Amino acid sequence: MASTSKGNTSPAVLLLADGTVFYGRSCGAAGTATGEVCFNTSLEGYFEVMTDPSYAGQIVTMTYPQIGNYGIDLADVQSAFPGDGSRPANAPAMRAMVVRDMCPTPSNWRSATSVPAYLQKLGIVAIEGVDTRALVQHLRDNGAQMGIVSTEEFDLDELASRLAAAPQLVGENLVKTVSCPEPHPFTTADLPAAHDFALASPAGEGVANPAVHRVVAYDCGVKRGILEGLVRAGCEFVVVPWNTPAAEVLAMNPDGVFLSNGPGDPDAVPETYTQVQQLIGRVPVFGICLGHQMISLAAGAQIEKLKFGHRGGNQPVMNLLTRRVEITAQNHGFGLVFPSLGALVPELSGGVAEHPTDGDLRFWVERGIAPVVENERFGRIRLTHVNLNDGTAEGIQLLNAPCFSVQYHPEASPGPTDAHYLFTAFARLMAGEPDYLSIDIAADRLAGWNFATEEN
Ligand SMILES: NC(=O)CC[C@H](N)C(=O)O
Repeated sequence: MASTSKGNTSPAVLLLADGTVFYGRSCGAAGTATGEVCFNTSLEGYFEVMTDPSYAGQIVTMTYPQIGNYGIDLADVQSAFPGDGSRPANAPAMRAMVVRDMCPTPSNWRSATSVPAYLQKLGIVAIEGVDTRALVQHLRDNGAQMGIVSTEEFDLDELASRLAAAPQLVGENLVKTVSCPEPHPFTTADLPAAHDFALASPAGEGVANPAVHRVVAYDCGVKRGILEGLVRAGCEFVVVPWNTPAAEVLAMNPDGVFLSNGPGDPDAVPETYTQVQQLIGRVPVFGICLGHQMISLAAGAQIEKLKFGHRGGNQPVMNLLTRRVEITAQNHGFGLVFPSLGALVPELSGGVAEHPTDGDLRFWVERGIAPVVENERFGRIRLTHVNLNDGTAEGIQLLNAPCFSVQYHPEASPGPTDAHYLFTAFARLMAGEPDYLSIDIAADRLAGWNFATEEN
């Protein structure tokens, strides 16, 4: 085992379900953890990744080789979890972390603690010294799979049997483990201190526009960055638990409903998407990531498990309405099977009557068409966004109801800010503007929706 200048020689092991094994050193809490092994390619923002509740049930591998060098500022935390008996407020939901090289001695004026100290305090297992390039190539070639990380058990047969007995990610409802237990507000008062996020806004106050839209947000594990982005776009929230009945939400008479991101298999949370079925058409609805999957499932569509998912900060997406390419932050392992939404409407799909058979939606990108299908439940639905790396569906818009959704993360947190215009789009949808989604990104920025941090 390689020695380390950090003086930490406590061993750790990562075993994958297919028997592949990686040895390294412990760089978090002592213990053993199981979960789906996934990887994130962001070059920065490891703390936001660690605290994104959508990683519940997963072991997160960071491909960027050095993690922890700028420490942790708790103002960057992404979990909005209020805390309960099992987990403290805002704690990470990921099961474990895998890195090449962990820095125990951060240097940054914002930093309050180091990543290893934080992980130890919260009881999260982590392993460093792993050849993360080899691990990621293995996952890329063989697909996502379960794994087990341990700092205390090194018998591979024993680890394999514990892994075999662990709950699988597919089929498990992880949303209920990260959603808030009670409704609570989220307003401008909940924004982080101005020194952390110097904002330019049309209000010119450096904070946010005044709240003009009252929104109910389904919390399936919502990221703070999303709530903050929407507050800055003029929303104030009542955040409600994942399984709140639609009737209760409608009784609050909101201007819009937001469906959050969240962990795990979307098919395992019918309690949420059956409520969404009753909301669409009655109130403007916007969904992000799991929220997009909830709208898709509410429409009766099929969701597929991607081979290894999209997690990182440089995923190119085309908005088919504007033909602008956005570089986006993503974190998902499941995706909408677009043809399962319904048959194409040829007169609104460039005369094309059959879905492309290879499943590659770059077919529409190449033709400059945003195709429309006829959905049995909600009427016409348009494909608005396509991932240019693999041609998967990443945004839809209902044409007979005020509702749209994207599979990726406009709040970034971490990542590029190209897709921030989608927060403006939701505000425009609630204001009744028909072309709410056809926003010129550059013009939107010039109008003042610049969420850049001081560092930019
Ligand atoms: N970030 C998310 O909301 C993730 C959605 C879902 N759990 C997936 O992996 O696809």
